[in-house]
Amino acid sequence: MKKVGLVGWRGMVGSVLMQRMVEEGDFAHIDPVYFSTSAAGGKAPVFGGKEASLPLQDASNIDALKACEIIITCQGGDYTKEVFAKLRAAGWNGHWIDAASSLRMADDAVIILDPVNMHVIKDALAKGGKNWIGGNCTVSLMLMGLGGLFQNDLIEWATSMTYQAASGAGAQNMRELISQMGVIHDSVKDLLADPASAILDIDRKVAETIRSDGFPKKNFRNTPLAGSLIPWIDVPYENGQSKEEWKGGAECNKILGKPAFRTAGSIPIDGLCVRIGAMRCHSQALTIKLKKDVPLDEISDMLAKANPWAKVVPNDREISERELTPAAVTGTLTVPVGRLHKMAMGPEYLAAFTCGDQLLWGAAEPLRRMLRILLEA
Ligand SMILES: NC(=O)C1=CN([C@@H]2O[C@H](COP(=O)(O)OP(=O)(O)OC[C@H]3O[C@@H](n4cnc5c(N)ncnc54)[C@H](OP(=O)(O)O)[C@@H]3O)[C@@H](O)[C@H]2O)C=CC1
Ligand SMILES: N[C@@H](CC(=O)OP(=O)(O)O)C(=O)O
Repeated sequence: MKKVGLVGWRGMVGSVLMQRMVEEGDFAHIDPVYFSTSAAGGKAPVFGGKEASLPLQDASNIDALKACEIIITCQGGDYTKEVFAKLRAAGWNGHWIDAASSLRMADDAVIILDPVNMHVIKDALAKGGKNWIGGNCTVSLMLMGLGGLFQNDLIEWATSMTYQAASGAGAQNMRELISQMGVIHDSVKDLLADPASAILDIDRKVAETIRSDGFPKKNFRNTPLAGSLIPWIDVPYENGQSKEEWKGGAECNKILGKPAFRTAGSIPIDGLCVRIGAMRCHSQALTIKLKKDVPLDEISDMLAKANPWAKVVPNDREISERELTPAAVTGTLTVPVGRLHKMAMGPEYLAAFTCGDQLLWGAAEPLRRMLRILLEA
């Protein structure tokens, strides 16, 4: 049984990964070795009923890491930057599966999303590939929802306008969002309880609260999210884009095995990424320029057949309200895609809306599936 090193297993992404590995019985196929950056020597956790043979190992101990044939890390980009090069320099030739973005665009790394790019993964495996990196959550979720159009090479260009959940910014941000909601409610609860109170009084009090110095907003760079939104995600990058927006084009083309973004033969993908007050589901509204006028029923059929998780939601008000929302999707692997209709600009212009759990397909699920691909190779 292969020794599999697990780093970052108690973080938010790592916990979702452990939960999915238990659900899918992955621990029956591995000899797990748990690493820690904070509690080396402590008792290793037990997942899937499997006791680890070693106590918690030091995640910066290169010799301990070298003993693993496969390492999966959800510890974050700083950890990858600190350890990965040293491990390879020490002669480690194992498989590295990583949730962080640091290595994604490296030439010898594949961005993994096997329901969409199994051909790219197989090709790299045949050539001796060893570095397998999970994609940006928004990009992976777009490709899971719209995989059918990409597979059929129907997209000339696309814009993705996103509605991204607090979880993408981290666990502390999810907590802060809820705290913000609580503070807002507390500020007007007496007025809310009085049916005769004026709505504009409530609104004024809410605005004052959101703008006040005491409003909990440290984790969101001092910007309120509840009752508002944040039209910028990640650092400024190039061409007026934020880094999150750049990833849409750069990672999407790489995942699909296309030429590099902004070079001939790549698909132009661009848009604005916006943080909203959802917990862990990222949504996106897409404008897609198709290469030709394809009937909507054929488009729906392609999307539904692309993978078992994409689910076409009819462009109907009640069904969309029920099935195409973060509240409906959270905690599930289903990636609904709906609001499909041809736009006023012409029959090649398609509108679509998709939503997915950014901790599942957006982070943990591609990693555990890559582990299984390696174990079965
Ligand atoms: N959040 C997201 O949406 C996504 C994140 N990623 C990547 O995954 C990385 C990890 O993200 P995320 O899981 O959100 O990070 P977390 O902050 O939840 O966890 C990272 C590490 O922090 C340490 N830690 C310290 N205190 C605690 C605590 N109270 N509870 C749990 N862990 C604690 C743990 O390391 P130790 O056990 O060694 O002390 C843990 O592995 C990111 O940096 C990013 O690169 C990728 C896709 C999406
Ligand atoms: N940046 C994403 C989350 C994330 O971790 O992305 P990446 O894996 O590309 O760093 C968000 O804020 O929603």
